[in-house]
Amino acid sequence: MTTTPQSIDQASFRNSFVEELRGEASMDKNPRQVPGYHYSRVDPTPVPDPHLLAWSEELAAFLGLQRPPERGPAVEVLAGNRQAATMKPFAARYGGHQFGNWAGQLGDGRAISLGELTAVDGTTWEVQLKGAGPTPYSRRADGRAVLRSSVREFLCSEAMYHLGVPTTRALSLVATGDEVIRDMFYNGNARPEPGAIVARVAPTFVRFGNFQIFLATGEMDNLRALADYVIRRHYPELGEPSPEVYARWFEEVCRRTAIMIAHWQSVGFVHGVMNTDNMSILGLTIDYGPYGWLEPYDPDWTPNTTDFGGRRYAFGQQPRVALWNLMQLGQAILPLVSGVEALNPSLDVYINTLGTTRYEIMLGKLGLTAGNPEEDQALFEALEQALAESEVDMTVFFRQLSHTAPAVLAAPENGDAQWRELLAAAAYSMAPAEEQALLGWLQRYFVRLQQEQASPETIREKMLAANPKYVLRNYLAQQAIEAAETGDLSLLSRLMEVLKKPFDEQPEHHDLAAKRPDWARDKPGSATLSCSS
Ligand SMILES: Nc1ncnc2c1ncn2[C@@H]1O[C@H](COP(=O)(O)OP(=O)(O)OP(=O)(O)O)[C@@H](O)[C@H]1O
Ligand SMILES: [Mg+2]
Repeated sequence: MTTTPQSIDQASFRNSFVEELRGEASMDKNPRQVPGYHYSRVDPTPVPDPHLLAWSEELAAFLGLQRPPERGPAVEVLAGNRQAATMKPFAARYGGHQFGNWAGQLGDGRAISLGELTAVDGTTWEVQLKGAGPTPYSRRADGRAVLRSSVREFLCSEAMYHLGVPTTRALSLVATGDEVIRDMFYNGNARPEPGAIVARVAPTFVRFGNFQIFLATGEMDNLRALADYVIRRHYPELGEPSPEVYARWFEEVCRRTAIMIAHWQSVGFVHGVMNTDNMSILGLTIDYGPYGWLEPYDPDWTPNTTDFGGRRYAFGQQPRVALWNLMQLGQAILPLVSGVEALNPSLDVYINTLGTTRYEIMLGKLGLTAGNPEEDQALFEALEQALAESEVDMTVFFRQLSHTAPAVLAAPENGDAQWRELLAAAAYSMAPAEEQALLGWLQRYFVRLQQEQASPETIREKMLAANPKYVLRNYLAQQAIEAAETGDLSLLSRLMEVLKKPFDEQPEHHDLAAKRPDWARDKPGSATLSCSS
């Protein structure tokens, strides 16, 4: 099917969530509990001067959309000032566990879904504005988002997609022309910041918390209706809902979540707020808030200042937290199946899928084909330990290894010097004992690598395709934000372009692959982030 690209204000929207589930129709934006419903119909609140800052060309083409001019009807739609004729905007009702505690009703307090577009391949995609104004779920907050957090969400969703990590997408970034008051570090220094809205895109934005709220309030019919909606539309291969199908569906959610987490761990992505309301039922990365990218490899690292006490959501905790979150989802859907025995095996599916996916990804990163799994596993764990005990940049280490390892294979006589060069390039600092430990590991790895049949050149290609050169380094996102706040969008658009091909060398952009500079080590926004957004 070929279609001529359209302007989004002319596009035809479907509204399956609104039509198939129970919604509150009042359009009332006052904050309140909304028992008995899956969603509330609500219109975005207009903003004074919407103008386009960034546009995801390739996603737009897939959705059959035309790039809009900086101002005009399409951008008004993307800011919530105007609606296409077929839209039925809504905010979804969900609950969630925040930092391990049940928080009751949360819901889309600033996200408003506009409806679904049909992509050129016939699949349907929900379009949601984040920062579109108050909804019944806004509690005491304003329903808005600042430019700083919106730039981060826009850039990172697309960067993750191009890295091959399951994620929601971002179509547009629009400035509102309005100011939003935020106390960025919760220290009494509230100040006005420019407001912005990201249009996000995913098959659905349903989260674990959308199910949990119904267990909490005992709304069993709504629980079942939501499960049926998600299964029929998003897991049709499982067949018509039944107790057995609900159990198989849970298994599939566990499997997809495991794959997502394996990818996070392999690229050094730290989500920052893995509350159950930020876990997608499709296993997509959702809610780019106080996330960060590992620079020195450190399992205890999190950028989220709100989590500095417990480090619940630190890098190394993510696999365990996802399992805990899946257990909460299992609790929520327990009434739909015959008993816990129907769900428990799926938690093992999570653990096993995580293990096998991480194993496969790690083989690729090290240029290896499967060998003795136990020995390989021991080799991988030894690397993680040696990296954790030194101050080595994760991305640079693996990327550099993709060049160095095949080079040493081709000319083993220079091995030692080349390994040392690799470490010098990747390290922020290096004590002699740390260097010894890493050199020891590299020698052990090299013995394993020599068993491979492939040529050094083939191994190099394989490793370069598995180890990105470019990730959205924390300080780069911060620099793009600071420039954008002064009206300079050049770094933002440069990052967008470069992060589309994270595995390509792109020598002219080599500076964007540099290790974190010293000044960024402790800088707020680069090294630390709060939930204020
Ligand atoms: N400025 C705001 N106005 C209204 N509600 C908000 C605001 N910021 C956060 N919330 C709500 O607080 C809850 C937790 O926020 P969290 O930071 O996880 O999500 P978020 O960043 O708003 O959005 P999402 O999860 O949709 O990406 C959610 O219910 C969210 O809608
Ligand atoms: Mg959230």
